[in-house]
Amino acid sequence: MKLIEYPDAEMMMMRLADILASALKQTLVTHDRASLAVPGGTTPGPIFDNLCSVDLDWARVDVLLTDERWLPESAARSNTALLRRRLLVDRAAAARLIPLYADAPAPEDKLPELAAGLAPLLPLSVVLLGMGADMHTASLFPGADQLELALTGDDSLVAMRAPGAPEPRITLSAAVLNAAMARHIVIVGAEKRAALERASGLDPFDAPVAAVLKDTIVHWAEA
Ligand SMILES: O=C1O[C@H](COP(=O)(O)O)[C@@H](O)[C@H](O)[C@H]1O
Repeated sequence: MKLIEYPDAEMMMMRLADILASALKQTLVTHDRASLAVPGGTTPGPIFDNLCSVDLDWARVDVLLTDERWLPESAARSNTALLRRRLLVDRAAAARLIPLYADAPAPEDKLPELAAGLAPLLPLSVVLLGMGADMHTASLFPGADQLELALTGDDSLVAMRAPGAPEPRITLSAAVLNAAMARHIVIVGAEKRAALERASGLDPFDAPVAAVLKDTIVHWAEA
């Protein structure tokens, strides 16, 4: 893993938008389409605000989440709703959203359908991940019921329930995240920096982010 420190979070979010846009443009030189997987949660909104207005051929870009909370888009915690509000607007409105949620009581009900939508995109071009202070990334949570499958299995998508997550989740597996052509993690604040440094010496079953650190660029700024 390589860590880049920024003087402030605003600058980091702008720079990350540039980095993601450049990687997508580069992919589109040699491929018909490019894919971008992004986190939900509270951190990435300002990156989306910068990225959505970038001049690139968004009609050839597939956008998806690294993980989703099993909630309808009308819910405040829906990561898809965040994407629609802050990334899939302006020029980026031309991108195609690959859903990680469909209307059904549980993620297991829709896993095959959602995995079929994801399959043509693999390997992903660019992945941006977030991380919680508990060292979860995507929805690979410590103590989650399907963590072993998500860390060691071949499935692209895994349904997940975890003590640290208030609702069921669906997540890209470590196999999919690690196969991506480029991988970045964005974190803000001293607590997450300390957690990340701790995680790099731990087993992924205790610190799931450790499963995706190889060849990953971590971007960090003070809160
Ligand atoms: O629940 C989630 O949490 C992580 C971290 O979120 P943050 O609010 O601490 O930035 C996020 O990366 C993930 O995509 C999301 O579903």
